[in-house]
Amino acid sequence: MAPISIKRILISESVDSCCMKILQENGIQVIEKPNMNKDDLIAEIKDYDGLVVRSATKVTADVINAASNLKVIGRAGTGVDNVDVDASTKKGIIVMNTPSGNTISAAELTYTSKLLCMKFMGAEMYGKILGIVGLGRIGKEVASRMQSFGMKTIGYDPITPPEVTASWGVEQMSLEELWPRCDYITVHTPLMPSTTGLLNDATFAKCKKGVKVVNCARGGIIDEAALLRALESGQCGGAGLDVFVEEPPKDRVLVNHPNVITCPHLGASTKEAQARCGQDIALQIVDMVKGKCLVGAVNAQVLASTFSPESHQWIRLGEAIGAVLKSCTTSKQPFNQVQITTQGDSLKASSSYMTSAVIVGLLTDGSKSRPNLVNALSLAKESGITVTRNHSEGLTESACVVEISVNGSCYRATGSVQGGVPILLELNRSVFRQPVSLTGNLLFFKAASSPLLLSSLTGFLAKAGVEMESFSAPTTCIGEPWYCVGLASLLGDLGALKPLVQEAAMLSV
Ligand SMILES: NC(=O)c1ccc[n+]([C@@H]2O[C@H](COP(=O)([O-])OP(=O)(O)OC[C@H]3O[C@@H](n4cnc5c(N)ncnc54)[C@H](O)[C@@H]3O)[C@@H](O)[C@H]2O)c1
Ligand SMILES: O=C(O)[C@H](O)COP(=O)(O)O
Repeated sequence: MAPISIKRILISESVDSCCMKILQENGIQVIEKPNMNKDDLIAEIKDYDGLVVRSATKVTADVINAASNLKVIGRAGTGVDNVDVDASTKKGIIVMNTPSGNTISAAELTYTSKLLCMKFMGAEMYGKILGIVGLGRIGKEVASRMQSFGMKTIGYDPITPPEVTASWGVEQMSLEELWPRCDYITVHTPLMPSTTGLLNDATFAKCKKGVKVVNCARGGIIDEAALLRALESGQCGGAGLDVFVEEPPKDRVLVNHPNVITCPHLGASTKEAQARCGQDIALQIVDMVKGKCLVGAVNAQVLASTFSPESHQWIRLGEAIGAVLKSCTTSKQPFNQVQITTQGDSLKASSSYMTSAVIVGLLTDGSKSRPNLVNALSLAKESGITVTRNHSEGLTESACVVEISVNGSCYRATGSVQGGVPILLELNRSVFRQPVSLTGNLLFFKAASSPLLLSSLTGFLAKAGVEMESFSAPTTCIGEPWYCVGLASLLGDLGALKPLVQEAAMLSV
């Protein structure tokens, strides 16, 4: 990955002071401005390369679109539901979190809430059945703690395999089987369409009468209106809530309910959790800036395999091939299909970033959208471009072949990296005798082969006052041959070449 330059970071919430310290020690200027409203944040954000938040800052599409320099949003905590990750990805901004920093604190608050719920009913926990919906980091920690009180733990998670949860003493089953068996239910999922209202009128009705519920995950996983109805009818015997749909909740009816214990979203508010999250997010940003590794990214997974020095040259190659093909088809209609094929064992695991790199080269046009490896595929999709990629097994030479289709016509280029330099081996079926070094100012042109071509071109360039640095002719070709000339500077008027060539394109890479 090319180093990401982060000079200024805004911390918009109360994040442990170690975060600022670590960032500053690594040469990053940090400004703390807590309690900004949305308009303040929109006005402020344009001056920063990075933003560090907890859950209170709403990083909406408006904020992201106002952020002309932003490259990273660091969430010092777990949930990224306060960040518009799709809008960030489209803008090419990396979003990262620190998902394990506050796990223990959230688990401790969860079992405290359960213990307090017990008091309403004056019952023991020993021998009771706890249903855990969401068996990730926190769900697991809650299970082991509640087992120590003698509770039987059952659960449901669509991703964590039953054999894994069985090893932590949690028997998995469908939600339909789970609801009627539980004395207590605790939810530990992210908030997303499939988990919104998981506990609702219909599912409360399937539960044991008097079931007690805990939500220390996200407001809305337990439908608040349904919870109130269940509490009123006695179907739900008590609730422990750390989170609400609206925070702080303006509607106080649940907060004031005699059978509800509430906290104002305190699950991560311990000294230990804050120190871990603050340190983790700062170190993750520093490692990314230093080009060491990318940890905690919730988008931009493509970057994870771009930290080796070799990958940098291949990324440069992909971007350059994309730029060459784009230049050589500018006179035609916009392309709508791109196929990227990598070959050679060394590129086996690289087709994902090579694909994004080629798209960056194809889409870069100096406009505001600024393609990068993070947003390339979503920008291509938005532009109606179908991208396919594959890897050819069995070929030893590493290379990247790109084909683009424009109204049924196909343009293609093949490149590789030799001696650390990206090179073009072939363009539109013209295989170059001397591979073209993809650096500097390049003039590509298609012309009928003629013994006079080189001298005419030399004369033309001399007249234009532009020095020729290299000349690559094809050794074999199908159709009219393509040539490439390295130039000391770009030509002022490409149109003047018309008498000599059929098609021409110029670019700097
Ligand atoms: N109250 C707080 O202060 C606090 C602190 C930390 C985390 N949290 C929240 O707690 C939640 C859990 O955090 P985590 O670190 O354990 O996350 P995690 O990603 O480790 O675990 C979430 C689990 O939910 C599962 N899941 C997804 N969809 C599901 C569905 N439809 N039904 C059942 N399970 C489903 C996932 O497979 C995953 O195993 C998150 O919402 C997080 O934001 C709250
Ligand atoms: O998802 C989380 O990490 C928790 O909800 C904690 O949020 P906070 O950092 O705003 O306390």
